[in-house]
Amino acid sequence: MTVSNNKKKPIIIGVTGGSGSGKTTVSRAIFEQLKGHSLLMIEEDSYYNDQSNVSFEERVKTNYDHPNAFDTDLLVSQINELLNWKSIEKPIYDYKQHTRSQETVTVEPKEVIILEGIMVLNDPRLRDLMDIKIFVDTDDDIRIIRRIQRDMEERGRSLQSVIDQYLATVKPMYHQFIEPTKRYADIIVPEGGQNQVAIDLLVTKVRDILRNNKK
Ligand SMILES: Nc1ncnc2c1ncn2[C@@H]1O[C@H](COP(=O)(O)OP(=O)(O)O)[C@@H](O)[C@H]1O
Ligand SMILES: Nc1ccn([C@@H]2O[C@H](COP(=O)(O)O)[C@@H](O)[C@H]2O)c(=O)n1
Repeated sequence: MTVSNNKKKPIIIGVTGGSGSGKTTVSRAIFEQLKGHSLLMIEEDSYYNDQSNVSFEERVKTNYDHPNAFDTDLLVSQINELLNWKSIEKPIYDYKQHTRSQETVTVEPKEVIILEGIMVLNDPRLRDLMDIKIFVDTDDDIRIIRRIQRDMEERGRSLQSVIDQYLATVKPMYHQFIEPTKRYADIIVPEGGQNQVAIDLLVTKVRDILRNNKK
């Protein structure tokens, strides 16, 4: 497919899985191995709804594992802009404040776009834009252990708040909205970032598409 200015359509790789499954680790591994190509990584988390007009006490209660927590319309429209080789103003998300920052970051279009997040295979508009769809599959017990460590170290959470949130929303929403999207995946990667064979296969496939795009 070609786009308006005769350049080839950028390749979109969607990477999903539960929280703590290793989506970011897999995406970074693909990114590292493709260095030298023109690459870009977009985190769906940047598109959590702006809640600056909601009190902090209310923001804490938001269900962040429901599709409605995201501004998917904005994500779809910005991915389309990138596909048309236009730059975007990507939102910046603050997990400690549970809302977007006032600032945005300018992101230039690239040949390969890795789109990573818990709901990226949930919306058909996003799925339809993807060339490769990946589901990172990691057991619930491993994911909650990783999440406790990460949320306490990086996202300013207490152990009790991580456990409460996990039981109230993260786990049930995973089984309702995320795990079912496995059926849309081209590739299911068990154990995420340590699965070097899967990452090598994915990188080979992306190189293949890039080579064919140049013909
Ligand atoms: N295969 C793995 N083995 C051990 N730790 C891992 C593995 N993959 C990811 N991690 C760690 O688990 C945590 C969550 O991984 P991350 O890639 O951020 O998951 P996600 O983006 O799906 O939430 C990170 O601290 C990461 O370093
Ligand atoms: N204010 C917020 C926003 C999101 N979360 C949690 O983040 C998870 C998604 O990010 P991963 O990197 O883990 O995929 C999701 O499960 C939300 O519960 C949050 O806790 N607070």
